[in-house]
Amino acid sequence: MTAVLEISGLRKTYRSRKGVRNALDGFDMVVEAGQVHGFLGPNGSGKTTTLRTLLGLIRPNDGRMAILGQEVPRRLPQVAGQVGAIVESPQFFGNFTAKDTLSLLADAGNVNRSRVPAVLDLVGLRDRAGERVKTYSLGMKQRLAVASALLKEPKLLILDEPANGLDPGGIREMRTLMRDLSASGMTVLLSSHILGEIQLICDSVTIISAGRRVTSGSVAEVLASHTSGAVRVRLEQGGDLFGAAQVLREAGAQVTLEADYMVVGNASNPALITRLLAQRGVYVSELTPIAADLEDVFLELTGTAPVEGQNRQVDESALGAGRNGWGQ
Ligand SMILES: Nc1ncnc2c1ncn2[C@@H]1O[C@H](COP(=O)(O)OP(=O)(O)OP(=O)(O)O)[C@@H](O)[C@H]1O
Repeated sequence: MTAVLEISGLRKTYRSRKGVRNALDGFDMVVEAGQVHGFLGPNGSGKTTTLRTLLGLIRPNDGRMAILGQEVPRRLPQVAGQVGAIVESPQFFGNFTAKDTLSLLADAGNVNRSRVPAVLDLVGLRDRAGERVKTYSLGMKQRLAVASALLKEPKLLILDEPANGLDPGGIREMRTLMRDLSASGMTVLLSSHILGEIQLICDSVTIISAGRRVTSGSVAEVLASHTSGAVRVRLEQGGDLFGAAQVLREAGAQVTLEADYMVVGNASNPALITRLLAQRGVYVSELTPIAADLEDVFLELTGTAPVEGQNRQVDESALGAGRNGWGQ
């Protein structure tokens, strides 16, 4: 595979009256061609700074970046025509139709107007293209924004929180759109707080925390390298589930009772569960690790619960607040 985007050792320091803040502290990222790549991190971890630096809107203090094999920002003019980006929500004139809006943007970007119906088709707005933008739903406005970024037929599309504020229907439309764009050969870099969506849409991910990469790889690899730390425990027929839960809780386990099994949340030593229960004459018939999802991985690596739809919530990410295993 060929890398469409490569970042290594990126540093960005902001200075304010309160002192110096390392927004990016030697950050690395690689996005391979044809992938939908998720870019995840807690609020204030450096995602927007990375994307703005990549697009030449901010000057980094150090590091190397390349888009489509061209060093940026030095050779950004050579690749700019092949990159579409929505990093801040674009503002549209409410009284313009989608068709007028895109025609105007096509003219401004030296793109042939014949591209307008094609992008309207791509984002599923063709039937509503003659209506004024102020009558559009948020989801339609987001799709119009994506359409504007597609005018140049980019090879790389960069989207910062494209599903922000959308309802489940809008999120589903955005998911289909991302998949269609990827199927057409485009590489998509997607920053989002909606981890379930990232898990569904993306081929690969990079997780950033406090300005550094904490993990990256295909979604399957990242999930496989982490366990949720929880196990499902079933007892042999007739076993006293409630009593067994009590025994484990007294030993410090976090236990959630379900109808015919229990989940032990912090089971770093599953053998201890069987031993403790067997000592009381209770026997386990099933003890299964529960697979991690992206949210578990995110929480474990960043110590921060993701907050959907909240872009600028806090400045500092809480590092080092990982899970405490029970029975280690
Ligand atoms: N113009 C600025 N001046 C000073 N500090 C800044 C500036 N822009 C960003 N920062 C700080 O840099 C750090 C990284 O911010 P950034 O916006 O890149 O994070 P983010 O991951 O995009 O967050 P979010 O998910 O909330 O959008 C934060 O601590 C933020 O407060």
